[in-house]
Amino acid sequence: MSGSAPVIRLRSVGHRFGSHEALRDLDLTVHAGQRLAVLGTSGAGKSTLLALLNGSLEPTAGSVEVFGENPARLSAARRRQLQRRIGSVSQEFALIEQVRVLHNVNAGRLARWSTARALASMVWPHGLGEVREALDRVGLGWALHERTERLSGGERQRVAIARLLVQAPELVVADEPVASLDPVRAAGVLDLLGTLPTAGTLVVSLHQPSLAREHCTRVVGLRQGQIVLDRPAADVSSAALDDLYALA
Ligand SMILES: Nc1ncnc2c1ncn2[C@@H]1O[C@H](COP(=O)(O)OP(=O)(O)OP(=O)(O)O)[C@@H](O)[C@H]1O
Repeated sequence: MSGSAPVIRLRSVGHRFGSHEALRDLDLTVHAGQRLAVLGTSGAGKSTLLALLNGSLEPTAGSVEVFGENPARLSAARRRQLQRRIGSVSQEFALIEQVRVLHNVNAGRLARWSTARALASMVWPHGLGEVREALDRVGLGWALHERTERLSGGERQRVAIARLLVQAPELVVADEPVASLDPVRAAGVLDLLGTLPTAGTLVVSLHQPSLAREHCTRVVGLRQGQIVLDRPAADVSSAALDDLYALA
């Protein structure tokens, strides 16, 4: 696997918010098929790292390459093409609250559709079978015609996962995708993310090391914006985790 071209390559990456250095001197290579968990205390830089990977943020130092391309050097059109290959789940889920669930799930396909087809779909939804199947897989088959604003936080989180299933990306970048879920549903969602048929590669930030060990192949630990742990998930010891989460 390490012989294949990496899906992600970060070289000496840093990110500053004004005078605050959120990430420093990160080198990271992720190959197709890896399921990488990013762990670390609150404020360690996990969301910042994931935002660099899905192209919503540019590094202030070093270079980020995803599928061999540096998003910061691409035209807007090429960057959109690259972003279609990446499925993102954010902490806020990025759903449209006032529409029915099926439209939010169908939005996973918008990048593949013409504007006319996307607009027509708001009135006459296309591909309902695929949307229904995705909702079934996250346990929300009953919610197809519900208004999104009526769902609970955990249900919304699963709608965002269903949208990802419909998008069928090659790389999934998920920022705390199970934060509002009960333990059984959290495990189910991580199973789904790890086995998306098209997406060999997953980068997921988590607050529960046990989920990382169970559902991921590799664990990267961030502390004050630097990588202090990078090991196969099966080899991450409790002592290493205690170190990672120790109060500074
Ligand atoms: N837009 C911003 N402006 C200024 N500082 C920011 C901004 N976003 C993040 N930071 C700071 O950068 C650091 C890293 O933040 P980040 O959100 O990446 O951490 P995190 O590990 O994801 O935390 P959490 O687990 O609480 O979500 C923190 O100190 C945070 O306060």
